[in-house]
Amino acid sequence: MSLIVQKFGGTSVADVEKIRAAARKAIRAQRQGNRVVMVVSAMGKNTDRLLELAAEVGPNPPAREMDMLLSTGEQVSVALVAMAIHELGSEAVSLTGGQIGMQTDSSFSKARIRSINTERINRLLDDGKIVVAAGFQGIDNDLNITTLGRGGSDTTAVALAAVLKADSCEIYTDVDGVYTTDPRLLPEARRVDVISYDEMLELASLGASVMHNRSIEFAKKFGVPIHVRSSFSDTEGTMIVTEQESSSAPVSGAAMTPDEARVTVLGVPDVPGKSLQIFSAIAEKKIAVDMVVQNVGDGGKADVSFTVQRKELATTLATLAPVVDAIGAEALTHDDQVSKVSVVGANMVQQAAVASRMFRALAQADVNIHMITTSEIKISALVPRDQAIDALRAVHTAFSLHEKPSDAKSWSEIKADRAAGVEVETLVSRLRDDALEALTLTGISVVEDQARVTLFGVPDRPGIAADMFEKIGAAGISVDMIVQGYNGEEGSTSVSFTVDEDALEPSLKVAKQIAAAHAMRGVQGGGNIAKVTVSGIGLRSHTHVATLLFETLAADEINVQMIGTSELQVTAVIDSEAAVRAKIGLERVFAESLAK
Ligand SMILES: Nc1ncnc2c1ncn2[C@@H]1O[C@H](COP(=O)(O)OP(=O)(O)O)[C@@H](O)[C@H]1O
Ligand SMILES: N[C@@H](CC(=O)OP(=O)(O)O)C(=O)O
Repeated sequence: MSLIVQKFGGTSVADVEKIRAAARKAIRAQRQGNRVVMVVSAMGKNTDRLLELAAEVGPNPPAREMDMLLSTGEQVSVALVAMAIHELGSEAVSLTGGQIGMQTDSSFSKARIRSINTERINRLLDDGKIVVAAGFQGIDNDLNITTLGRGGSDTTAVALAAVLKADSCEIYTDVDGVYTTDPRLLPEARRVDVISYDEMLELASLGASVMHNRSIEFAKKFGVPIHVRSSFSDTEGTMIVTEQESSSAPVSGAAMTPDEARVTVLGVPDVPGKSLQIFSAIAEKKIAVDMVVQNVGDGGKADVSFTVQRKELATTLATLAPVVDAIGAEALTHDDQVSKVSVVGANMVQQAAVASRMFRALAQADVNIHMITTSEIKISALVPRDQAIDALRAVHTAFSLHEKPSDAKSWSEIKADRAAGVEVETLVSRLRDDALEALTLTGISVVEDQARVTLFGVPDRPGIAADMFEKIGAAGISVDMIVQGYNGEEGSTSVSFTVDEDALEPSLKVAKQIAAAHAMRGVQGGGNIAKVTVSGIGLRSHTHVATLLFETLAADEINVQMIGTSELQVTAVIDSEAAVRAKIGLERVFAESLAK
């Protein structure tokens, strides 16, 4: 008998009629011969209402009490769903996170799942019951109620599907699948038939709120296929699986996070270990840092910029104020009127000119780019908040995301290929016995013979990045990482990029032409650098990975020149002579997380 996990988000249980509709879907699946586990979120905007209520009581609610409060939303809806199932003539039992044995750590509001005890669920399923489990919540070792973070019911659902070895995991929501970007923001967005775990993982963490990013980590780790579909119709939705829809389209989705903040620590002494102090202080507060850019400074000083979610800005600034003094940095600045626009695509890495196409699209929309970071699978640009939608539309159009790629494959075609014997990455069953959300690394690699080029005093106005990377592309130079930071000087910024070492001379030549054409302050470049990359699952959501990387390199007196992060990889650019030492050091500190 097949086992199906069906998750219903808040919008799908917002009122009694919707609760009945959800109950009917579960009953129908059961009558078709399946064992059914439902995972249900709080009704409508109930979690937001609970948050508002807490804010009325006081500005600093204890984290434990906050989770106690927020977990009640799901408790209401699971009971109502179970009652609706009874009314419709079937049997159901509702269970809280504690009752399904959802054991987590004690990080209130961001708890990570350690284990799930499936015994009770299996017993109820054997008895012919529909199990209605509360999403988003668990209990720690001391039986305190914990929550998994906003949107966490998806993670409950996929984690349950993994441990129960479910045949399918259906995410019912108010859209009929995953789109090339949020269809509420851009009506021209296209629903995709299939999207890969890697792409969805990036999109989810870059703003595609249709899925909780940690749920995709689970799905990838345990090989759970996810079907995102509409609560309000029976049409097929989008499959999130290992495979991609197209093997040629450079970009498969775009996303925007409106509420970002940039933080810059100016004048950081450019010696190993200083950045570490900045990032470890923030990681201790479990604040996720994104778009990290360290500008190689003039005169032994560097500027370190990064972004955090706007709601984390106050804590970030308060945390950093003493650190800035302690490390002898000059000042701390921030900008909370910025948004992040990103493009994601698993095929990006094999294609030149993706970055310049994005920058040109933004320039044509007259959008100034404050910061740029790239990784093997995404490019992000920090833009003024009041232009964020225009920026998203510009990149969506530039990559023709509204049109189906000519080589797009449907889910049934992919399934047929699988049946024909295509090797698909399978789950690692030993992982089921580990702490479920533990960091899983797949490798630490070194790429040598790299070079870095930095342009200083780059005018901070629309079109400069596009012009630069088009000219570099036209010279036949293939660029790998790109970072553009903020250096605190009114009206100018710095841009660095890496190339293969044998492209250094031609790159410097073009960079000098560009610098002269735009009256930039100067160009600096050098070879003998290497990229050290840690790869795995959930590298950004496990905020300690970047810190540990910095820590290990600093302990070995290795200076980090550039850093690139994605959900799949954290890359540090360092001197070649230090590459072997760096790899050995990293293999040692990450030994436990490296998949055997
Ligand atoms: N790429 C995307 N594809 C589909 N929906 C998206 C995307 N990005 C953001 N969304 C938004 O996600 C919403 C569904 O997520 P959410 O509101 O959390 O639903 P639920 O209550 O079911 O968990 C959609 O209404 C849509 O506006
Ligand atoms: N109710 C929680 C958990 C959740 O996942 O909700 P939804 O499935 O409606 O996004 C929240 O609002 O964050």
